[in-house]
Amino acid sequence: MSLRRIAHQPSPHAPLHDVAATRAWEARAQDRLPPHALMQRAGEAVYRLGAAIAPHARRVWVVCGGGNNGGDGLLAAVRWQQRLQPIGGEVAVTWLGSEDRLPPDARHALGVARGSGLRWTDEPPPQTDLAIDALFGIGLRRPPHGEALRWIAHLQERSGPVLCVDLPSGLDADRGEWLAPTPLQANPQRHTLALLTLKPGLFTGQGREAAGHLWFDDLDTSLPDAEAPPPAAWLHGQTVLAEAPRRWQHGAHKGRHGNLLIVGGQLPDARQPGMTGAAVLAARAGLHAGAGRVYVGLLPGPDATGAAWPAFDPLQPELMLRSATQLRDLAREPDSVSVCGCGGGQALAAVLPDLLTHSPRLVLDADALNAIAREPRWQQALARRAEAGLHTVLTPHPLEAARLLGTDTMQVQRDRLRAAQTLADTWRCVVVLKGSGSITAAPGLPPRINASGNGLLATAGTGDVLAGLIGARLCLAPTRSPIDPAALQALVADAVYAHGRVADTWPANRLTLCAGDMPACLGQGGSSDHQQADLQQNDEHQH
Ligand SMILES: NC(=O)C1=CN([C@@H]2O[C@H](COP(=O)(O)OP(=O)(O)OC[C@H]3O[C@@H](n4cnc5c(N)ncnc54)[C@H](OP(=O)(O)O)[C@@H]3O)[C@@H](O)[C@H]2O)[C@@H](O)CC1
Ligand SMILES: Nc1ncnc2c1ncn2[C@@H]1O[C@H](COP(=O)(O)OP(=O)(O)O)[C@@H](O)[C@H]1O
Repeated sequence: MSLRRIAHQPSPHAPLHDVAATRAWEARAQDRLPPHALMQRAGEAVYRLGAAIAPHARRVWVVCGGGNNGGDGLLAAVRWQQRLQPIGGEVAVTWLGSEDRLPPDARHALGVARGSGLRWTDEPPPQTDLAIDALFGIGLRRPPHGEALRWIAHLQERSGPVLCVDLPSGLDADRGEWLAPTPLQANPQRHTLALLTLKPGLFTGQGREAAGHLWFDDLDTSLPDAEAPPPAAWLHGQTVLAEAPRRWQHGAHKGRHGNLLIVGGQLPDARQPGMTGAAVLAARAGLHAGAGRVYVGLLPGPDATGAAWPAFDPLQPELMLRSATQLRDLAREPDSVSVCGCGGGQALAAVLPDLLTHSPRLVLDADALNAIAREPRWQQALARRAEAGLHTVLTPHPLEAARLLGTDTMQVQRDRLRAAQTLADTWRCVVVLKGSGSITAAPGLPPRINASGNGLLATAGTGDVLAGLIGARLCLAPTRSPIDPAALQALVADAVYAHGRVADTWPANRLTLCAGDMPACLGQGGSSDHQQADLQQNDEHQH
């Protein structure tokens, strides 16, 4: 069998199958195998991984539900029993099923387990070296309650090694929503072994926190491409560490790398504090990520008295600070990319309509998204951009997405994939729904879930850095032909990935990450430089 660790580190893209596709996969695999063979393999895989993560375990507790997930657990328990009985260890099994409702594979597993001398218990043993969670897998479709909930809470509270079979019990496989009313608890010794397929819910929302260390075993059921059910989404784990291609572009000059305009960051005035820092963070990120020239177009506060803005950024004097209105013509140039909304507040009203109508490549973040959510005229202008061949990327966090969708954050977080896809289809643009497992959606294409990033990013300003980075990547893409939707989605997902990699490669002895420290890391690889180079070359061939 082919066990593989799914690290949130550089890893290839992987297809993600939802429950419906997983069931189709399972049915095709079952057709090719003798009865019960698939569950036998699953039990073996769970046993082997358990033995690898807790090699010295002598007391193992397996808690099994009444479906096939529980069947996997029962067969794993039998294998542990074979291992531990001769050396005086013990396997205790808690089984919550009812015999009259068992699916056939699980019924067979129960028969095998009953004949193998396991200890059956209604209470968890006082001390265990390994707990195996086989309560619910893809069959969990409603919030657990009663006895099952009690065991889920108990498994969450444990601090020792826990191995979850297929999914952590309590997690929705398709959406990454934690359905149990008891809270998730961090446990660095929690592992999850996904079986047959990787499910989208393991990678977004609460999935990553619930799953812990993630492993995958396809149980040797790989199907020819033509027979494999289509994935619901892709795990975007690309990084192609290449030598920076610019070193080999001897004819390069800054004009080849686009103009990045960061429009926002209103200045402080008598009535409200400013948000200049947000725009500066985005601009610094864009500069380090390789944009040719970076301008910051600042907006006045609501009580504008013509106060002067800072002449330059003393820590990054390469940035060109202007008033937003001074950049109006430059924003229309074909090799200009505008990032709008990292600060800006109400003052965005002065520049947003023009950008929506004329900017060839536009990244809309934070305040710009809130403004569009409030103003139907700007929504119409946004909708017209795709028809006009203009590229748009929206980068909402869940609350901004909720405002755009006319709902609340909880609804967005309940089904992040759907929320991102609805926004992408409605506005016909690329959407990054941020948060754990950021989703990059594009109209009519399967969404990509970002494999990188971690809780270090949960600090103010990291979203501004992302917006600037995406803007820079758009600057580096060829400008003379439209970017194909799939390529645009991949380009944006790559930027999201590179952003998360900064947090993943953050030195272990630095306990916090400040957004202001991120830009300097963006020029250090981790991007799909190959892809940028390929795009550039294609463009040059075409012209
Ligand atoms: N077939 C095979 O060979 C293979 C299958 N595989 C394994 O099977 C797993 C899928 O098995 P599954 O479809 O039986 O679903 P599963 O996750 O066990 O849950 C169903 C049970 O839970 C119950 N239940 C649900 N919600 C509940 C709630 N809130 N509160 C209380 N009860 C609730 C539900 O009861 P019901 O809804 O019918 O009342 C039913 O009894 C998959 O994840 C993988 O591990 C792999 O080994 C590959 C080979
Ligand atoms: N727990 C987390 N895991 C992974 N990424 C996270 C996490 N929390 C925040 N992030 C990332 O950090 C960034 C925060 O952006 P945002 O919420 O817009 O913050 P701000 O507006 O302060 O810049 C996003 O890219 C988001 O995906």
